[in-house]
Amino acid sequence: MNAPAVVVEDLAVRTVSGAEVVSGVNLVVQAGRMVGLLGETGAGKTVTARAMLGLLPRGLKAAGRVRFGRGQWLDLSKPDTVVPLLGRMAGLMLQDPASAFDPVQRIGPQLVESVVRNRLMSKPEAVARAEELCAKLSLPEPASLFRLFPHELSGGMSQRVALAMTLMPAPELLVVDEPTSALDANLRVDALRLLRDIAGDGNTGMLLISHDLGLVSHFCDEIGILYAGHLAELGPTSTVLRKPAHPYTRTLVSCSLRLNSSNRVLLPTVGGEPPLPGDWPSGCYFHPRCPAAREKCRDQTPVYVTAGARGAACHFADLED
Ligand SMILES: Nc1ncnc2c1ncn2[C@@H]1O[C@H](COP(=O)(O)OP(=O)(O)OP(=O)(O)O)[C@@H](O)[C@H]1O
Repeated sequence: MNAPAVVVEDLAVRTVSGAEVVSGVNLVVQAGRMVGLLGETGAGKTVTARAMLGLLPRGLKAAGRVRFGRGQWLDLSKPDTVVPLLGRMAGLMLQDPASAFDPVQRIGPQLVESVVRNRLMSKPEAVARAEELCAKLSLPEPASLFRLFPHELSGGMSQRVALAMTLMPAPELLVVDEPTSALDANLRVDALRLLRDIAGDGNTGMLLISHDLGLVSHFCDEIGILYAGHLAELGPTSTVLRKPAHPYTRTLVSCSLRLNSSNRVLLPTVGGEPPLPGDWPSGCYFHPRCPAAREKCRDQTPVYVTAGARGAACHFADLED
């Protein structure tokens, strides 16, 4: 059996002044599976993903540990030990595909050179891998594609080439941060289908970061819901949607069919504002907005409890299927 693509334990992020931004995140992405990480703006999705990859911006510090594939456990408070694995063990796809390219270099060398320079493949192996990915991602013939400059690619093609570049070294884990928000609705769905197909090959695990409950529900095997830097709930998509264990998830799911003008199912607005780091409420962080809050929720922080493949942080979570 494949090792998990990634295991993250007790991931936490603080600002340098000590304010907690993310805490207690435990996550496993199996090879061949797609896990969606959902949450409102500021919930900590990007910070969580970047902390896993040792890529936090200045001003934030991580704790916890991570393991990619069959590799060693790495201490997230020492990002210098994680970063060298990027590319080979884990890839990151950002919102803007163009940011992946060197604007003055043709596509062919950009696809091939980094893996050769990092001694992951010989040049003929890298060219063969690039050709294989072009075919898999329905890109134009390598002979013509490789001669193009990044500005000559359309939006959809740019996305696919950026994906090919990230997949060149066959990473165990691909983290995709709002992959398609810059694209129109059809291209978004196309890009997610591609990611689904890549994950379906069974070699790569995907962590998809999104606001879009509809897309995540459609494409991901599991959903993790972040609220105020904490995992509110995590479990198999079908179970979480059918029987959400956390009141926050229940609220999201119950109004998830609200469509916006481009027919995207976005994370619906829950009444009130999410709290900010450094200003977390007492007890359960969701209690000021929770329709089911009781006295205990105001005073006591719920422990994240698990049952089988699911877990939730609510005093009254019912994790029975
Ligand atoms: N460099 C930084 N220094 C201090 N705080 C930061 C820094 N970067 C992010 N934060 C804070 O971390 C919190 C989580 O941010 P993050 O970008 O992870 O949210 P998100 O869930 O990805 O939101 P969005 O969906 O809007 O991208 C926010 O409150 C943000 O202000």
